[in-house]
Amino acid sequence: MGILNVTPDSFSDGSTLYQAGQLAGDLILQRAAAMVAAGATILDLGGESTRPGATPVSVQQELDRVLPALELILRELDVIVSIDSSTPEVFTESARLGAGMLNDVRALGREGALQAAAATGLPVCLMHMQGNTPADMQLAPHYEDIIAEVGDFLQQRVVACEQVGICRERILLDPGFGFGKTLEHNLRLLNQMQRLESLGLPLLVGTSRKSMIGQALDRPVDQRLAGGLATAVMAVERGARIIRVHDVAASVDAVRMAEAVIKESRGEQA
Ligand SMILES: Cn1cnc2c(O)nc(N)nc21
Repeated sequence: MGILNVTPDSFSDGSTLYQAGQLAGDLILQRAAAMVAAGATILDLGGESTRPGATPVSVQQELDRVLPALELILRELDVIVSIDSSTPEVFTESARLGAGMLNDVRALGREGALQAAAATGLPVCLMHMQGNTPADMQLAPHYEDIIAEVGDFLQQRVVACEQVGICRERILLDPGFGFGKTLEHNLRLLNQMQRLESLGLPLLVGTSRKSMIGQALDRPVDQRLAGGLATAVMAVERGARIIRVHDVAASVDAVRMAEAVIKESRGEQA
């Protein structure tokens, strides 16, 4: 899953897709096409930054950022576009234009989000975040047993989805690295991620360029590729099925290599 932030302040996307305040359509398409050429099968399109401390945007602002980019990509490229949003109106309008899935860091927690997501008929990724928003999630993260608490939260959200008619076949789960977690929490979460397989749903993981890598390696955001690849491989070893990344080409090779080794260990053809 390639990351395509159409937000002026995305925390690591140096080539922000904004020029003088206008959405740079050509840059968006260029970046999208490059990620597809590099092997991305899904592009995750987001109009509201979810980095720690991010300020929320208005619904209209989010629509104005996401919908034009979505139309452009779907018109020019053959790729599944995931919508990184927590906003019911964005779910509805994006689905109408042909989005392929919804990716909500708030696990459909906003008012009306469950119903709107259900009505789209699209697959949904439910992610764990401790705290209500990226603005406050890093203030004082605390867990007794992080993997149990993340698992319980995700299970509760699956039940909430089933209650509005979102069947299990449409649900992906995500432990939410960096969303209300300290470095220790993130490392333990990655170590014990395999326990989430008991929920019986595909896992999506995103660690690319995140502060857990910066803190562990003392690296700035533009020097976290190697650390990110290490976490991607470990996530695949522990059951992740989709990896959400900035650096698609390198990540595809690292994940494919890991999968070749895993297949051999199962006696399968590489
Ligand atoms: C939007 N976004 C930022 N980080 C993410 C992560 O780790 N998982 C998912 N599903 N979305 C994310």
